[in-house]
Amino acid sequence: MDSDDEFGLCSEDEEALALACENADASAKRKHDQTGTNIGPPSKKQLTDAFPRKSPLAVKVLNDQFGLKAFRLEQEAAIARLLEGGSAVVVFPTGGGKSLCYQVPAVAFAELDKLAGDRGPNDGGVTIVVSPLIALMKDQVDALLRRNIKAAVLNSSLSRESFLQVNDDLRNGRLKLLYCAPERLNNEGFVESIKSVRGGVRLVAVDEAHCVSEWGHSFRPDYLKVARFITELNAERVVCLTATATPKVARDICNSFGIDESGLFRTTMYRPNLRLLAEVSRNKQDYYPKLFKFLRENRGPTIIYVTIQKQSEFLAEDLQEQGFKAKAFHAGLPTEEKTNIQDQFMTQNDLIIVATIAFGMGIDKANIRNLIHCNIPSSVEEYSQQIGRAGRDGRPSICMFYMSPEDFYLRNVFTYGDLPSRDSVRRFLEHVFSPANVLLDVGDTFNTNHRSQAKDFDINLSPLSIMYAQLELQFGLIRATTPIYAKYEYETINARILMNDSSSEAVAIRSVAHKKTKWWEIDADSAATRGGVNRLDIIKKLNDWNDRGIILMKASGVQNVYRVEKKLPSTPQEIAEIVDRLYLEMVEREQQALQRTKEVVGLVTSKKCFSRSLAAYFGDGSEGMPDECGHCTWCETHRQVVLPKIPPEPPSPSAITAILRTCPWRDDPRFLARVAFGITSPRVTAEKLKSSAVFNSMPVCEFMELVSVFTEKCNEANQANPGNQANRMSRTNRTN
Ligand SMILES: Nc1ncnc2c1ncn2[C@@H]1O[C@H](COP(=O)(O)OP(=O)(O)OP(=O)(O)O)[C@@H](O)[C@H]1O
Repeated sequence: MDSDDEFGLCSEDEEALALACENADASAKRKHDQTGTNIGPPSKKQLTDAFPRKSPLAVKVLNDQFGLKAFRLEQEAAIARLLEGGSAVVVFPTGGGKSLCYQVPAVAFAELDKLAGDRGPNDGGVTIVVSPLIALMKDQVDALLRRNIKAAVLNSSLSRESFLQVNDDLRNGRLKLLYCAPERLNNEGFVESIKSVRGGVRLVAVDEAHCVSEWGHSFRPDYLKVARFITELNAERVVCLTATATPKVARDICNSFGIDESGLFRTTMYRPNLRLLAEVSRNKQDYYPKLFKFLRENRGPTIIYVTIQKQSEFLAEDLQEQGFKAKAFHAGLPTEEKTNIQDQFMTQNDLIIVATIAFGMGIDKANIRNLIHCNIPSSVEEYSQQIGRAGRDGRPSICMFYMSPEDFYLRNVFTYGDLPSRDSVRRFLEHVFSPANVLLDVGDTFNTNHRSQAKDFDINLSPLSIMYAQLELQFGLIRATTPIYAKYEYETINARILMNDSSSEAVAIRSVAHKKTKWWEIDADSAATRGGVNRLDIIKKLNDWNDRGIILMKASGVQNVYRVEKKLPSTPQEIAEIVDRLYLEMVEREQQALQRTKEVVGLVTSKKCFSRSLAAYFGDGSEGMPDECGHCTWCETHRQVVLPKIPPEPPSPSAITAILRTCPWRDDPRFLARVAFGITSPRVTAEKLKSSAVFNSMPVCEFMELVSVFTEKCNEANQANPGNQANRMSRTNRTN
C-alpha cells in the first residue's frame, strides 16, 4: 500500500546528497572568527527584553526589494524582533506569509550593517533556511534571484559545477540566503563550510518547525539536530516557522531553540470564507453519488484528498467517466508528469485533482473553491493545513469531509504498521552494539545501511531512523556523520589517459578495480587502504576523471556513518535498558497516533461549531469570532454528524489456523497480526506474503485483539518447543 511522505522525499535524494557531499571542496576554508568579527548567539537579556513591534527598515525593504506595500498581521512584529537580535517562533496559517519573516531580515542585515558601520562589504554573513521541501526551495530561490537577491539552494539535484559555485559564493560572502534540507546537517563538510562563511550565520530559519516536536504530527528526527547545529555554528538568531502548532508543540519548539515565549507570534486560524461540512456514509460506495452531485453543483478548482496512491488513480478514473476533468496526483508519478499536472492546475479553472498528501505544499493558487477529504486525515494539523489551501482569495469556498467507518481501518494500517515488536528492537540494538562495534574507541566510526537493517529486523525506516536519532541525542552514544557510498562503478571512455595517470590515487584505484561486464567496480575503502591514500582523495580522483570525460561513473549503496561518542554498551542488561526506553517511547507514539485520528473525527462529530473547535485545538481564542461561525455543518443544521457504529468482528479460528500454517515462525506475534490485518512491513515483503491468501484475511477485527491471540499462540509454541530456531527466525534473518 503506497502512501506518500508529506514532504515528497525519497531515498534517492539521500543517495544523491551523499555524492554531492563527497564532492565538496574541503579546502579553502576560512573561519569567520578569523575575520575578526565577533558574533554569537543573543544574550538572555536580549531574548527576554521587550522588543519593538515596528521596524521602518523592514518596511523599506518590503517596499523596495519585494515590491509589497505593507506587512500582514504579525509579520512586522516578528521581523522587528529578529532585526533587534531576538529569536522568534512564527505560527501563521498556510499562505499566511511566513517566508517574508526570514527573507526581509536576510536582506535588511546589510542595511543594518551600513548604519552600524562595523562590517566590511563581504562580511554580511548568511541566512540559512532549513526546509524539508526540496522542490519548493528552488521556486523560492528563483523568485529571490528575480528580485536581485542572491540566494541558492544546496540539494542533491545540483550539478557538480553548480555545487562548487554555491560553495564558492558562500565562502566569499556573496550569498544572502542558502536553502538546505535538514538531512544535510549530518554532513560534516557542510557544517565546516558554514563555519567558514565570512560574517557568520546571521539567522537560521527553520521551516516546518513542528517536525522538531515529538508531539507534532510529523516528527522528523533530523530536526532535533537543527538546534545543535545552530549552537555549533554560533548562529546569531533563529526563526522557527510552522502553519500548525498546538500550544504544546509551540512550547516544545520554544524550548528546543531556547526562545522566550514572548517571541511566539501567532495569527488566527479562523477563515470566515470557508464552509466546513461533513457527511458520513455506512460504506465508501455510498458516498460516490453524493460526491458526484456535490461536484456538479459546486464548480471550480478542486482538490480531493485520499490516503493511498491507487485510490487517487481509481477515483480520478471514476470522475472522468462521470464527465469531470480530473487527474490523479501522488508521489509515485514521474517528476515531469507531476510538474505538468501542477502547472495545469495553476492555470485552469475546472480541474479536479485527486491527490495524496504529496499534493499541495507550495501550491499558491488563490481560487481553490472545493477542498474535499475522502479519507480521515492523520491529524487535525493535516486537516487544517489542507483546508487552508482553499479560498485564499477570500471568496466563499467549501471544505467537505466524507467519512465512513471503513476509514478507520485505513488509518490503523498506517498507525499499527510503525510499531515493531520488542524483539525486533532488541535484535536491532544487538546489531548496532555488535561485538565488533563495542570494541571501537571513542572517535572511531562504523557504517550501516538503514534500508538493509529495516529489512533484517522488520522495522520501518521511519521508526528505525528515530531510534538512531535517540541513540545520538538522548543517549549521546553515537553521532551521525557524512554518509558515504559503498560502491563506485565506472565505464572507461578514454583508456589511454586513465592508464597513464601515475598519481597514487590512480594507481590505488586501478589496483582494486575489477571488471563486471563493461563496468569496473571499485571499493573506495580498499583502494584507500591499498594505496595508503585518503578515501576522499580516491573519490575526488574518480569525480575528476568523470568530469573530464575519461570515465562515466555511477555510485550506489549509500551507507550511514556513525562516530562513537561514548563507549558502546556491551552487556545484555545495558542493552535491555535501552530497548525498554526506546520501546516505551514507540508505544507512546502509537497511542498518540491513534489519539490524533480520534481528534480529527471528534472535530466534525461533536455537537459544536467546527470552526471554534478547530481554533480551540490550536489554542486560538479567535477574538472577534462569533460563538457559532454559521458556516459549518453543526451551525447550519444543529444536527450532530454521527458515524455509524460497526463493531469489529472477533478473530476467526479458521483464519488464525491458516495464518499459523502459512507463517511457521513464532518469534513475533505482531508480525502475525500484521499479516492478518493486511499491514505490510519489510519482513512481510521479504517473505512474499502480500500475495498470499492469508494476508489481509482479518481486516474487520480489532488489531490489538489479533496481537493478543497470536501472542498466546507464540507462547504456546515456544513453551512446547523451547529453543527451536525455526520458531525464532524467518528466512530474512537467517541470511544474516
Ligand atoms: N505582506 C504581504 N503583502 C502581500 N503579499 C504577501 C505578504 N506576505 C506574503 N504575501 C504573499 O502571500 C503568499 C503566501 O506567502 P508565503 O508563501 O510566505 O506563505 P507561507 O505562510 O509560507 O505559506 P505555506 O504555509 O503554504 O508555505 C505569497 O504569494 C506571498 O508573496
